[in-house]
Amino acid sequence: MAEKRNIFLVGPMGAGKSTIGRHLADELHLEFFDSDQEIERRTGADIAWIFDLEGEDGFRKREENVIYDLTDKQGIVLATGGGSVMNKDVRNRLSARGIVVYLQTTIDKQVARTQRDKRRPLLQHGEPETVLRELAEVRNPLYEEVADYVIDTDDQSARAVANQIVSKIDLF
Ligand SMILES: Nc1ncnc2c1ncn2[C@@H]1O[C@H](COP(=O)(O)OP(=O)(O)O)[C@@H](O)[C@H]1O
Ligand SMILES: O=C(O)C1=C[C@@H](OP(=O)(O)O)[C@@H](O)[C@H](O)C1
Ligand SMILES: [Mg+2]
Repeated sequence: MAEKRNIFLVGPMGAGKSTIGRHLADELHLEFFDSDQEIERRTGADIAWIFDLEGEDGFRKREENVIYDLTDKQGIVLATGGGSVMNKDVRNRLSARGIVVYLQTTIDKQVARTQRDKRRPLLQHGEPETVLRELAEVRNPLYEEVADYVIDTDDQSARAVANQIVSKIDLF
């Protein structure tokens, strides 16, 4: 029986990974997972609380464990958190276990799409635009390194992006 392929979404906060991932899973009749949601399900605590109590390092350890577990599955769409690619083992794991799609979007859109949602600890201190630019400097090369496909999400709806991914990727 041929292994059912996985699709992993990477990209910055506000690129649409969690939203587009769910649409994509529906379109392809695959199971959807979101690493943040899985961490919260397993811990019974929200991301902000984990950052507060265990620091970013504690969060990253949980994120790595969850991604390792979820990427053992077959036939899933996984929306990762924006910082997951900073871990080389995670990048290698994603590359080995599925198709990686980098959802690319401008800083302006990242700011606009995250400003109402206060659940991202890294954006609660300092100017979000400045923080997102600094993160992009470090992370964009890592998104590009791990990506099999790069999709721009600036000027199309989440559903339209999901449809574009379906039409573009070679799943089998
Ligand atoms: N292509 C898009 N166009 C407009 N808004 C979007 C798009 N993709 C996602 N959004 C909105 O942006 C916000 C952040 O999306 P989310 O999926 O949480 O991004 P991420 O998981 O990459 O941080 C949500 O309110 C979502 O509805
Ligand atoms: O970029 C980051 O370091 C983070 C992104 C978030 O996920 P989204 O990219 O889905 O917002 C979440 O994992 C946490 O707040 C840290
Ligand atoms: Mg998300």
